[in-house]
Amino acid sequence: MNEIITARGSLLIAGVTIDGATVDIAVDEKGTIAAIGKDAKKTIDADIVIDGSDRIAVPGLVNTHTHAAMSLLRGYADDMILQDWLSQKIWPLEAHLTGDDVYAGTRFACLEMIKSGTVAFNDMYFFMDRAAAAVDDMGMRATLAYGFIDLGMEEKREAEIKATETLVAHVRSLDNPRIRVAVGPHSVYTVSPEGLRWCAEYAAEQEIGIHVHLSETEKEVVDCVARFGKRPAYLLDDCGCLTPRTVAAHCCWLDEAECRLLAERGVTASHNPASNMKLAVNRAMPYHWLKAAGANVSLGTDGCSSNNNLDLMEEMKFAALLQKFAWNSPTLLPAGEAIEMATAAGARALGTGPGTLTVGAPADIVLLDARAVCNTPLFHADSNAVYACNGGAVMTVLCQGRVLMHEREVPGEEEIVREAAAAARSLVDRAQDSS
Ligand SMILES: O=c1[nH]cnc2c1ncn2[C@@H]1O[C@H](CO)[C@@H](O)[C@H]1O
Ligand SMILES: [Zn+2]
Repeated sequence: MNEIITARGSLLIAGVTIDGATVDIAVDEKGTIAAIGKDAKKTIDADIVIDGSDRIAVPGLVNTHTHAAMSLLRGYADDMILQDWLSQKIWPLEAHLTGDDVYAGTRFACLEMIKSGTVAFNDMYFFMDRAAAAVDDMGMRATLAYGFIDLGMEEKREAEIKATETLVAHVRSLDNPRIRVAVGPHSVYTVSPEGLRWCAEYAAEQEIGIHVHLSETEKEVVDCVARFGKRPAYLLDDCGCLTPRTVAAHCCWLDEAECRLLAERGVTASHNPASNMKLAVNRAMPYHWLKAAGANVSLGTDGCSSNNNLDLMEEMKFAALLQKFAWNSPTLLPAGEAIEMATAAGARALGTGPGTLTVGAPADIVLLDARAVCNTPLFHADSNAVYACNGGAVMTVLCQGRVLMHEREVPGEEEIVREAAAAARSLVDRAQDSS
């Protein structure tokens, strides 16, 4: 194994390119960026030196909406509409999930995210104590939410409340600054207003985030108006779920007033363009309205069975292209903004730092291959990163100053892949046996 991966201590990335300039980046032993510039090497006596020549440094990417362990369901059910996909394929299979599956699937998802430059993610799923163990093992950052679904049933609500409280207590007991917890009311169509209200109150009391799906399909909006007499964002707001600690995934069918409401409440809207196109939700997030209103807009992949990968580099391209196409505007969401969505906006949403390469920021750093085909010629690094490259251009990944991948080597990769394949096989077998 490359010794840079196993070494611990202060670190220097020597002669790396940032915004076209060649600089050194010094990282102290706490994992904070101590200096950037030509003289940065003088500020520390580095234990580890990474050669930054032929490398472009960018901030670590932040995936603000996923269901990581769904990596086990990659390719299990494709080419369906959302409601059928969930109710006929995904939920019946998820009924057989075990904690061991979620551990294997989340570790596998972390591997894929690291290999494509992601250092932090916002997750909503089940058996999240096991997801926490996987995140800890892999050295990433994550905000973990138990997917709260009560389907309007009081008994189920009590169970979901218990599961949420148990996870919050568990994550607090880990006392790991890289791992945070949030409350995860799944959506307005799977959680009753009583459930949503409990989630909002509990999140406020615990001072933790809220992770929710919002306005993914037109049906969600139409049904919500029919049942509750208001559109989904207003229902969430009435229940107290729209806060500066809230990440709302999708936001495809928001109207202009709802966009303003999200901005006023300080909500982050997570764009998930690949999932939206694959499930044909038939409307792109109105990014221009959210942006005009001043909302924080971040980027996510959604789960691996509606994407079907966790490559946020690739997702930047989907975002930039989908917005242009859907709103008939070639100037909408330029490359620089797509990178902001995938870095600073995500970091703001999850509270993991500024999401920039600046002194005092956590050393969440990605090194891209400047000699890769996709980076040649190198007129505009942002343009290449968004439009030409994908996660394959990521060579080295640091999270809080710790090297999670170097020269594309991640410790334990083969075993992680083998275990995920076995877990996926066994899950599907168990589901078939019972049907
Ligand atoms: O695009 C989506 N829309 C709605 N639900 C989804 C989507 N992707 C995954 N899940 C479902 O959300 C729950 C998370 O706890 C899981 O049941 C997962 O299958
Ligand atoms: Zn989702």
